[in-house]
Amino acid sequence: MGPQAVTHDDAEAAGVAVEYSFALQYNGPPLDYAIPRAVPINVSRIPVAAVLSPPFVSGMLSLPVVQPISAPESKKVSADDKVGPEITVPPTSVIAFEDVEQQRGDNVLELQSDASPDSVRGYEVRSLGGDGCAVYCESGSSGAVEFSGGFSESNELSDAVENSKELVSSSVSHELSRAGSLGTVQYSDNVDASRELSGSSSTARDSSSCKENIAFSVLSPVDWASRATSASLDYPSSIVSPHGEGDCDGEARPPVVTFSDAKFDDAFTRELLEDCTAVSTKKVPAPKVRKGACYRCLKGNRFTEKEVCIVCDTKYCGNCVLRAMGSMPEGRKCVTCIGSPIDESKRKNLGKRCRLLKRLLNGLEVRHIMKTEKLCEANQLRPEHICVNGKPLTHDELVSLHSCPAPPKKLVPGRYWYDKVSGLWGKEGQKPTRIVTPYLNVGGPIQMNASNGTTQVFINGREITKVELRMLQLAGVQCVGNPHFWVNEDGSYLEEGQKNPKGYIWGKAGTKLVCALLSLPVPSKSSFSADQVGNLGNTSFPDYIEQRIIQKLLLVGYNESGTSTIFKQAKILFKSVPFSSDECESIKGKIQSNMFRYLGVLLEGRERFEDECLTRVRERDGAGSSVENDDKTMYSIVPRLKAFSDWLLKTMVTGSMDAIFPAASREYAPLVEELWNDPAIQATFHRRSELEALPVNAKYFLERAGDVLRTDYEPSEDDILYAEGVTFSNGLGCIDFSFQPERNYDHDAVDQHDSLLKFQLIHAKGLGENRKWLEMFEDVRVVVFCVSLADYDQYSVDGNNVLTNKMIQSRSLFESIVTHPTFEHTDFLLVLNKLDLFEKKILDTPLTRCEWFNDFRPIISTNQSNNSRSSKNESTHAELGFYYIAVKFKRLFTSLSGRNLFVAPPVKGLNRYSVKDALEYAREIVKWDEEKHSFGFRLSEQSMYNVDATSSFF
Ligand SMILES: Nc1nc2c(ncn2[C@@H]2O[C@H](COP(=O)(O)OP(=O)(O)OP(=O)(O)O)[C@@H](O)[C@H]2O)c(=O)[nH]1
Ligand SMILES: [Mg+2]
Repeated sequence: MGPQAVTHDDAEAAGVAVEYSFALQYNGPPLDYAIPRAVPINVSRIPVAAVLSPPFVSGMLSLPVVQPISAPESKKVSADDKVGPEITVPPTSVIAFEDVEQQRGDNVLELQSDASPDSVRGYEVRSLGGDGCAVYCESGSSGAVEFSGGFSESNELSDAVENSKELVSSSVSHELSRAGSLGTVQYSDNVDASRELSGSSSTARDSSSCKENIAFSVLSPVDWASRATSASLDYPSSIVSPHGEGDCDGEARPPVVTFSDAKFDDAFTRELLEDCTAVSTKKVPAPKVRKGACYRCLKGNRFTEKEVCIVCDTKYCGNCVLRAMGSMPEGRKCVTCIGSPIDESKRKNLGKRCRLLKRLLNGLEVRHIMKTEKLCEANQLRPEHICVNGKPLTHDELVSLHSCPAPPKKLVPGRYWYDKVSGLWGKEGQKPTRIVTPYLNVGGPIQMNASNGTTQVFINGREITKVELRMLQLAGVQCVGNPHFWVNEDGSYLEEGQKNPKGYIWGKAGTKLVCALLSLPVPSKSSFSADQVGNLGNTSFPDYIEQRIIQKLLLVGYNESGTSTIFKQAKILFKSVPFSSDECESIKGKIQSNMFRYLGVLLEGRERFEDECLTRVRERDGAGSSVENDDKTMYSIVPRLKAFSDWLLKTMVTGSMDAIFPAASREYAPLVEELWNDPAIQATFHRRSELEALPVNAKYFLERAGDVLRTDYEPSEDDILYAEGVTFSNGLGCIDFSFQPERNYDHDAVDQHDSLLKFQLIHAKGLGENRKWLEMFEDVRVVVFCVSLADYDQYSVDGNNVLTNKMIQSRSLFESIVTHPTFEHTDFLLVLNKLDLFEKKILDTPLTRCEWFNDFRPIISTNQSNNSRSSKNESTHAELGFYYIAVKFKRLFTSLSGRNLFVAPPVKGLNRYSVKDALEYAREIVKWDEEKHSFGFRLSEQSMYNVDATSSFF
């Protein structure tokens, strides 16, 4: 029997103050509803916020605080025809989305808070038409949350609200709490925290897919206990990270695969991408706004600096970008795009070019954002977008491809072929571009027509392209009879059916150069086979990276600017044996034939000067006077020498000089010597400024005519340097070198790195005329453009047969190379050469002689200008002239490319160390570029990296 029931009335009637109640057993009729029960609380399931590690509790950050959620006291939904439903939010600022979702059909939905503007900031969520939404919080606004947009169907409204909930949750990085089933958002004033709490945006987004719970996200009563909030120590911006050590599903996350500097360029790729992204990308198209305007505030024009979302291409101005992109846990993405794959055409810009952000945030923040943009998983290349031998890759295949010692460069989504035996790798339908590590287990078997070859010559089952066939022929491989070759990773080849290798493709010294010029890959030390990959641990690190960091420098310039001289200097500087005996022999021939050419110019000049003199004498002495016997002038030579001179000039005119050479040099050496020492020739040489075809260096050789024309003559390094017209490998020379640490220099890590950095200087003559050759140099790191300072008063016939200033012709060549698509992203180094000649001529010949320099007005101190020619005066003029010309080129470069031109210290090509300085400057450019990318951002204009070498030369 249960306790007796005592009613409240009874107790009151008895005059007892009721402080308690009794439960009595119910004896009435059976009830048709369930009686409420008190359920015992399971202590282990009470939600608690996870404890954050000390650095975050140290007061440097304002941490989100979960506020108790009180039920709404009042809720008003007005269905105004024009304005739409309105929900009044009580001072506690709780918005129950569930209720909002029930409202249908109206265009504008407004959530208003009665809270005072001081205590609560508002959030505005605007649909900009279509699906594009922008989210931002208005500091000090009335606390309204406004949804507006054209919802034509009833479902769209609820979708929009759902969407907006997500937006609010992801953008409002403030104190924010969502109670799952209630969909309650509570917020309070903490605008500054929006950037600090970067993790919250990712958290909110991930909460839907991963059911990840932090204290503020959707909690399901069952699974909340098993989840823990984790804090990312990386950076203040990512205090709360949705991921723990592993995946939110409990699985370990696969390693992040990063490919940088990628290009997105061919139709195959586009097609593939479209296929691939159609399913996986939930890319929101950018809303339509006035051209150039910010997509959020709709203000500004095309000159307004903006930051672009790497997913949907939406552009935001400086006032809106932080609000629209929130804390940027995946880099520059609108909050709605977080988690979405990037627009592939933007891959090459990942972690780069963030000028606006650099103005708005501090260096550390920018660096972090750029780093995550580059490395975060959502922005990585997807394996299924890479198709190798017709088969999309799996994640593991992509990882093994990426982590092999010689991975493909600049990998972008697309279709590729891979010859697993030789390691040759290329884009489907194209010639090979790289030799990657062979025997990697990636993709399907190679197809016969993988590279679209039409040569009927096969390598490892693939019909090779014409350019490969040409390379094989130049390498001495017999290709008659449609052979099928089996080529191994080391380049050894054998014909199918044979047992022994017939030779090594890359065995010949010249083959690698041929490959470089034909843009075909050559094996590098790092092309280990897959078996060797496992042994990488035993390989010393420097050895492994050595080949990877070979940097190509392309040396070009207008005729006689000094490129050959610089190239030769580089050989002398960096090669233990600068010139092979073959090269020396051919240079010797060149020097000797040059000698006859110089002499020819002098003899021609002598005749001219002699005629001029005789004419003057005849004019002076009258027409009838006879000068038969004493028609001698200072330019006259004895008959024996005259006979030789006539023969030489005739031979040169008929172009048969080469035919009688080198016998001529032996035979006529004494005569040449005699001629040079003859007073008439010396008098002619005195007027060398009138002999255009006579190079400055002629004297150097003519003075030593006796030695140079000897049969056993061996050119010295200086002779080779001064020699004109010396080219290597038919005008295309190439040397590999590295900058060795200076003697007595402390070998720290940086120096070791310097000496490991390998360079290849490519000297290409005649590139100006042959633009299509430029495409071969797409992997060049720096274009070294050489200009002769002394050209400003020189003229030569241009391509249109017009006599044109050589500096102007140099400028035209510069323009055409700078604007060539191959060098769109390549750094340029301007080398202003022939400073010695420039110093000498600038006092006598004003720079304004060249029309491009007509505004050159140097300000020289009166002291100096009054002085006659002093070397100091010369160098001051030259210094000003040098700066002026450098700035002219810099401005031109910037106007053509929008980038910054590097200018090397002024160069005297015949001075070895001045050339070394210029090449070292090229090395610095490469190093800065590497550092910039490894930091993941471009350094600011004011940074030390922008210091121009032009500031400290003289
Ligand atoms: N005085 C002086 N002469 C130089 C300098 N640099 C090069 N020369 C000379 O200028 C001439 C042309 O130099 P090259 O190095 O052959 O010029 P290039 O650019 O190779 O010219 P091409 O191959 O003819 O297009 C040669 O006689 C060089 O010795 C320099 O700094 N000072
Ligand atoms: Mg040359």
